[in-house]
Amino acid sequence: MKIMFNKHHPSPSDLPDRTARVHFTELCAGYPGRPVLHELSAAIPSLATTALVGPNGSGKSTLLGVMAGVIEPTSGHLRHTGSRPPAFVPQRGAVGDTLPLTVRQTVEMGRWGERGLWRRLTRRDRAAVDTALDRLGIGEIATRQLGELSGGQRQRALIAQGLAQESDLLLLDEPTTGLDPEARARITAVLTQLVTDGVTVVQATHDLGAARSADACLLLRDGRLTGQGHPEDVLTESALAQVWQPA
Ligand SMILES: Nc1ncnc2c1ncn2[C@@H]1O[C@H](COP(=O)(O)OP(=O)(O)OP(=O)(O)O)[C@@H](O)[C@H]1O
Repeated sequence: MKIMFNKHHPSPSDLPDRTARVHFTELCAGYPGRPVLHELSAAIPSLATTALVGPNGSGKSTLLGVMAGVIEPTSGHLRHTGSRPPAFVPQRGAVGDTLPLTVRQTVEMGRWGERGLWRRLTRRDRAAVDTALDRLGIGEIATRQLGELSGGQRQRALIAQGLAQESDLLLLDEPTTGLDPEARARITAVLTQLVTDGVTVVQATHDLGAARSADACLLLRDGRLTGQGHPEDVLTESALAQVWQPA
């Protein structure tokens, strides 16, 4: 006989991990002669998707760059709790359209951090590349040249490159920009699934649909944080109107 327990009190293993994967306090950052982020204090929850939302120039990419370690904060504190370096998928990707690279070679570049540029890929590296290609559903176009792909296929290849790094933190700059609704939904579904597999996902986005389906959201305006929390609480009509009102 199967005995059913009515679980009023979930065990600790049932509870989502609420610790922060990245934590920053009074963080300031920018570019030479151009301060961009002003005293941001926030936490990026572990094992969740977080959307960075805000108008053009509000500092979303800069904040991703700081979390990725490619932009040094000018002041404040930034703390990572993970053991692996983050995987960063920048807006246009690190690979030019004109380079004669196949999809597979593009994804293999994700292993360079682990393997070094000139070392042969191991079986383990190839397995990581295969898994990333599979997850993004681009195994069948692995031999195609990157430059001849559609925007959605190219974007999936670049995300697969990020996945191949096997980090527990994936930072994406506008992964769904310029894609049709089906391609957007597909990428959003992949990102949601990644969280179930133990990855913390942060994406800068102008796609309010994607932002609303995230677990958490940071709303930026002019390099300042104007809201953080659950998207339902942060992306209200009035908050959005305020952030997007002309200065
Ligand atoms: N490499 C750079 N050198 C100098 N200033 C920069 C550089 N990159 C961005 N900026 C400036 O920093 C500010 C914030 O830009 P950022 O790209 O972080 O904003 P964003 O919110 O990601 O914008 P978008 O939605 O247009 O991608 C802008 O004023 C921008 O002009």
